Amino acid sequence: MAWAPDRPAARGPATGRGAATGRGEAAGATALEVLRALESGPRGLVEAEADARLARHGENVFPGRRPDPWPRRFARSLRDPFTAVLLSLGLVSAALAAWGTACVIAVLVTVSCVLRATGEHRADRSAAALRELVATTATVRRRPAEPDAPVTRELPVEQLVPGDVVLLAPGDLVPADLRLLRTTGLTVHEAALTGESAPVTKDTAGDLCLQGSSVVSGSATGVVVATGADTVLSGALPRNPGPRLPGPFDRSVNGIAWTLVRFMLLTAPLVLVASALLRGRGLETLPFAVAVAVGLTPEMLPVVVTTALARGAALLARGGEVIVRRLPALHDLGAVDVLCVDKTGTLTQDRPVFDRAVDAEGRDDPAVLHWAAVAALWTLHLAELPAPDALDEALLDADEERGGGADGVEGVAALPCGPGRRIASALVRVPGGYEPGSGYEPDGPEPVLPGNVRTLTGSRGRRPAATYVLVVKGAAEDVLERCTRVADGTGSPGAGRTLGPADRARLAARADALAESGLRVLAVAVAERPASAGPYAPEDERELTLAGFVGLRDALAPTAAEALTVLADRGVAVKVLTGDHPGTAARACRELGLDPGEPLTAARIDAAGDAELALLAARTTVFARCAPEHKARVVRALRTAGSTTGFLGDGVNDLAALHAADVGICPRDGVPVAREAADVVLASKDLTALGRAVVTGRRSTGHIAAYLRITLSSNLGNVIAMLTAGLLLPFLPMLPAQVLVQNLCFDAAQLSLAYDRPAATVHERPAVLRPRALFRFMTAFGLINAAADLATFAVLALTLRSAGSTGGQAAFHAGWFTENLLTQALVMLLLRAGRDAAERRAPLPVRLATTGLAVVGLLLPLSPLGPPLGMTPLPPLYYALMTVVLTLYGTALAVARARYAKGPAAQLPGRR
Ligand SMILES: Nc1ncnc2c1ncn2[C@@H]1O[C@H](COP(=O)(O)OP(=O)(O)OP(=O)(O)O)[C@@H](O)[C@H]1O
Repeated sequence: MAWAPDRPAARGPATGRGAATGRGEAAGATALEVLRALESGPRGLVEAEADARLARHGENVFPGRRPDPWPRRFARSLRDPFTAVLLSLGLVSAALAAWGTACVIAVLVTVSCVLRATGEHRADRSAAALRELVATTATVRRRPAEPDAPVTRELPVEQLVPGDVVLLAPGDLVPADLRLLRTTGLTVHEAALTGESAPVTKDTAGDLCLQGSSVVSGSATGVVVATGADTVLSGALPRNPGPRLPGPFDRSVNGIAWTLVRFMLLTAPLVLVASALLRGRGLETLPFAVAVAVGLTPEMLPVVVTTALARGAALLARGGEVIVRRLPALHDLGAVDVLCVDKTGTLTQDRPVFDRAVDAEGRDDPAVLHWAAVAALWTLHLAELPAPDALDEALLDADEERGGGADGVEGVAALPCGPGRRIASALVRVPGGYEPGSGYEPDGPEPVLPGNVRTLTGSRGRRPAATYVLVVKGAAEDVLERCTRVADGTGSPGAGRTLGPADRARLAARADALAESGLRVLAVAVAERPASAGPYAPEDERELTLAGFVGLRDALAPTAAEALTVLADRGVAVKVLTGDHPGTAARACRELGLDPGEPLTAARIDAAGDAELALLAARTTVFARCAPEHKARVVRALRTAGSTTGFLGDGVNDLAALHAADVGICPRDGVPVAREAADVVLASKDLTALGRAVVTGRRSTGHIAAYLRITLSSNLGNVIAMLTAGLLLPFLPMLPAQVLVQNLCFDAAQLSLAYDRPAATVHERPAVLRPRALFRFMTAFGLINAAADLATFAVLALTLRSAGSTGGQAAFHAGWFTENLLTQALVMLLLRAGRDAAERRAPLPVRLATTGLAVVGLLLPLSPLGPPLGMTPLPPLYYALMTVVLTLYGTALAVARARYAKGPAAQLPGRR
């Protein structure tokens, strides 16, 4: 990073901080050539010309961002593991000329692909609409008409065209490929393009700044040279898909899917071997073996997952509070058990108000505030920060109120704070010299001290020579380590003495005490510097004299305390990761009712290895003095320790942690690059909205878990029964067409589960789909279901024998079909979301769906569709005995369910 040397354009604001800073008028020859080639100029394009170029070049969107056409979507859904298995089973059936089974599978695959593609299309559309709500804008300079003065305004990035003049600031995403016209301390992050994680300096006009990079610090003006598909990043897209690390959602759902797929692939050979050994059958059993494997498939899983998540996200968006940018993140949000937040602007309002300024001895000293304000003013102007730092603003306001003012003091160079840099410096030129008789001679050995403030900033200096003063303010530790002297506080000019170890300890303790009283603390130091045109660098911030400290109060965010209570009630532990002083952070936590414990500072984080940090992080609440990489490391450590970790942050310094977290969350007014990195965007900084989003995430997970519980236990029961019947009976226990109708009816009915009411337990604990718990559940309830099926076989044997029926096959098929659909309806009602589902009345859609399922089960064999499907009506005795079986089955389900509910919550899939 280099100090920007003094430039005429940057000298403007002698009269106040609102004055224009004259960006962009200077441009190097190369830049000018580029501007000419693009038929543009430093004053920007004329609006009409920009519109014409937009029509010519098209919107500035990534080719990858365009939604896939429907056929491609359909083809993609064929790649789903369940569909792939079904398809291979279908091909095997077709090869063996088992056309019935092959047709059933073809219909199942088509229905599930159509449903999935439509569901995804709908979900994509709503996700795109949600993204639109947080659309990224770029700051452009354009002219309404040819003779008009340029106007700087925000424009959706899609509307940028080649030739547009764009202004960049910290936190901005570079919206298109730019040729830089001028820069001030610009560093950019190009990890998306080059994989290089360290920021790259771009301090030369004419440099290229590519779309996909983001501004870390400094500012710049550039002209757009390429947009949309023409950018370097777009060209690199196919080679650079940038896969995301699997999150909790991917791990859970993929884990479940692949276990089932393995199970299914094992089932078919198992059936073949069993029937060969037990009944001496050969390959003719294959269609049946395939049917058994198909019976296990939760083929609607992708549809249910997409519907449940998209519905949850739409509900949140409708409330206008939370925007979910990536659907699986909603599941992950419900699974979060640790939420890391930054302090400033999240728990506090980030509207600091000056409280006090003290000298090194702790006495009130307005001169310290004045120096801090001088540094703030010139950092604001020279660093060209479009959004002024809140601390600097507060210092200027306070100084103005107290009659301060920096008339006559001229800024020469400035180096602002940045991610990982906790000090800001300004080099100022004070016209005139020192008051005669002040006791201080500029040529003497003493540096400029705060006691000289009046002399330096007033207009009374009688000596013509200018004095250059470096003013540094920032985190107490960082400023103190750059100081060699301390003002002695007598106010006598030139006073100051060498800083000894005891002084350092005393001054650090003073800063700590101020911080622990709840103030944000900045140390202020000054030093005289020889007149030099630069270049200046951070290395020049040394051999300073400590002037004192300023303390600012930042009020707590109004809803923060309530939100922390809500999150704690929901089983989410909150941890604070801040760049601020540990004392200030701990005090804020205490005032919010959060026990800060022993804060962990960046130095301790650095000293700890990964394993140790995982242990430390799990038991620490406040992490202070964190640079961006510390925040990211803590988040990774928490994930290593087994927590599903969310991170809520709004600044450039939060970017790494947003990427590292399972779920990145950003308030809507966060910097664009943070918003773009976030999975979830909060429409306001109201943390209570997050509590509601967490519950919505858990509800969606609850719906998916309910589907899996119901479908898998029912399917497993059927598979066991089919196997048993297949080995005992001389005919197929169910015909392919019957398998198809039954599956379709059950699948359709289960879509209603997305409309189920949440269980009360949704509010209590993080919810995550846990394959192991799910398979335990599936085994227990699948066995109960199989018992009901086997009881039905007994009932059928009894009924058919007593009725003297000879058309055994069709009656058997009808009897099992009816029982299957009735037990499925029962399972849906009794194994719905939550532990106490049995006691709660199902909502209308679920009641309608289960009634429909039961009606089809009872009436289809009796209807004219019965015979073509291979079913005949059954004698009344069957229905009487079936009622007994169903009553016993329902009771067994309810009892087993209650036993599960009483056991540790960890046993229930979908709950932690
Ligand atoms: N304008 C400024 N001038 C001087 N020092 C500053 C300025 N802004 C911030 N600092 C110093 O840098 C430290 C870290 O700032 P940073 O922005 O990283 O975090 P923060 O705003 O304190 O906290 P959080 O991480 O919670 O947002 C501050 O505590 C302060 O000491």
